[in-house]
Amino acid sequence: MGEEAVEFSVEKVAEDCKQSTVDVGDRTYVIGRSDDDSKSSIIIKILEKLTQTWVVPTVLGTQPTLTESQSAIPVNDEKILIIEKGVPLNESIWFLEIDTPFVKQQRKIKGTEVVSWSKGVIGVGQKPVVISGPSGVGKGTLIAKLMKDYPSKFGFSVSHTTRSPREKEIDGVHYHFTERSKIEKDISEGKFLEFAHVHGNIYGTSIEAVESVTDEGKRCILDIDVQGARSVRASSLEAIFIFVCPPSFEELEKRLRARGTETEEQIQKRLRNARAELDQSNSPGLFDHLLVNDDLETCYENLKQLLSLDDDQEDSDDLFIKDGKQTASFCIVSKHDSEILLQPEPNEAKNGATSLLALDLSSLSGGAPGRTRGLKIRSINSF
Ligand SMILES: Nc1nc2c(ncn2[C@@H]2O[C@H](COP(=O)(O)OP(=O)(O)O)[C@@H](O)[C@H]2O)c(=O)[nH]1
Ligand SMILES: Nc1ncnc2c1ncn2[C@@H]1O[C@H](COP(=O)(O)OP(=O)(O)O)[C@@H](O)[C@H]1O
Repeated sequence: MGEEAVEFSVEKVAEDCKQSTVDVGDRTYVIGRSDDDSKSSIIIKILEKLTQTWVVPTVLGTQPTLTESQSAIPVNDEKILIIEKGVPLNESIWFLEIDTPFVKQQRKIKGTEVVSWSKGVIGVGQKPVVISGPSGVGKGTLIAKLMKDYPSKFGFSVSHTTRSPREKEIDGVHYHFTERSKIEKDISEGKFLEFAHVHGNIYGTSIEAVESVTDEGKRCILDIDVQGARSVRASSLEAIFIFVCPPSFEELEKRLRARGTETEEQIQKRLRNARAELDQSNSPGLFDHLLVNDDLETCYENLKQLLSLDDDQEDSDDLFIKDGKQTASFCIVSKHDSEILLQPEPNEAKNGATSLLALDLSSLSGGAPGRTRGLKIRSINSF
C-alpha cells in the first residue's frame, strides 16, 4: 500500500482516465477517474517533477461520488479544490488535502505518501457537543432528555463498540455493535475521528457519525470517554467539551448498581476507571464546563443553559446555504486571493443558471478527516 514507483507516462495516464492536473510546488497531482477493471474509482497520482517519478499515495477519507469529470485548482500548498461535474453545487465541492497537519501526521504514522478527501460544506454548522463523565453519572439520561425535548435541534453521534448490547439497546440507535477486526480495519483506513479502549472494549466515533448529523443542520452530541475527548480536542473538529461529575463517589456507585446492567466484576472495573476519569477532568484546557449531576432536573437545566449560551452562530448562514442549494452544475474559472470564481456548465445556461458564483474560502474550518466547513457563496450577476 502507499508509495511506490510506477511505470507510466503522462500519455498513459491520459488514456486511462478523464483527469485534472494540478501543479503545486514541485509536484503535479493527477486526479481522475479510472475505468480499469470492472470497478471505477477516482485515482490520484503524483508526478515528482524534479525526478520525473510517479507516486501513488494512500488515499484517506470518503471520496466524492463518481461523476464524469471535475475541475480542480490549488487553494494553497495544503489543499486542492475540486468541483465535481454533473451534481448540484452543494454536493459538488471537495478538497483533496495534500499537506495539511492531518495529512502530515498520517504520513508519519503510515510511512507512505498520503492524501485525504474532505467534503466542502457551505456554512459553519453548530459546534458539536462532547459529553464525558464516569460510567453511571447520568450522561445517557441527560442526552436522552435533550434528544426527546429537541428532536429537530440535536442529533446523537452513534458510536461503534465491540461490547455486547444491553437488553434494551438497539443496533444502529444506541451503538453500532461491531466485531473487533472490522473496527480495527476501519480505524486503520482513517474512517474514525477518535477511538479508545474503555473497560476492556474498543469504542470509537466514525467521521460519518458526527458529520452526517451536522449535515442535517442538527447539533451533534457525542457521549465519549475522557481519552476520546482528548483525541477530539486534538482533531480538526471544533467542539464544546462538557464533563459530568457525580455529587459523590458513593452516589456514583449507587447509581451504577441501581441501573443493574453490569455484572459485579464490570461494576468494579467501571468504578476503578471512574476515579481516573474524575482525576483527568481537571486537565488544563480539556473541558470547557463541569456539570454536577446531583438533582437531575437542576443539572438538565444547567446543561440547556450552557448549550444556548453558545448559540451565537445559529441561522447566520442562511444566505450562503440558499445559494449553495443551486441545482445547476458549476466549474472553476479562476482564483483571486481567497475567492474562486465558478461558472455554470455550458449546458446549464438553458436551465436558467446564468450567473457566476464566487466561492469564498477565507474562513474555512475543520477539514480531513471530517468535513471542510465555512465556505461562503455569493452570486455575481452577469450584465
Ligand atoms: N472514546 C470513546 N468513548 C466512548 C464512545 N462511545 C461511548 N464511549 C464511552 O465508553 C464508556 C462506556 O460506555 P457504555 O459501555 O455505554 O457504558 P456506560 O457509560 O456505563 O453507559 C463511556 O464513558 C462512554 O462515554 C466512543 O465512540 N468513543
Ligand atoms: N441525577 C440523578 N439522580 C439519580 N439517579 C440518576 C441521576 N441521573 C441519572 N440517574 C440514574 O443513574 C443511572 C445511570 O445513568 P446513565 O444515564 O445510564 O449513566 P451513564 O450514561 O453516564 O453511564 C440510571 O439508572 C439513571 O436513571
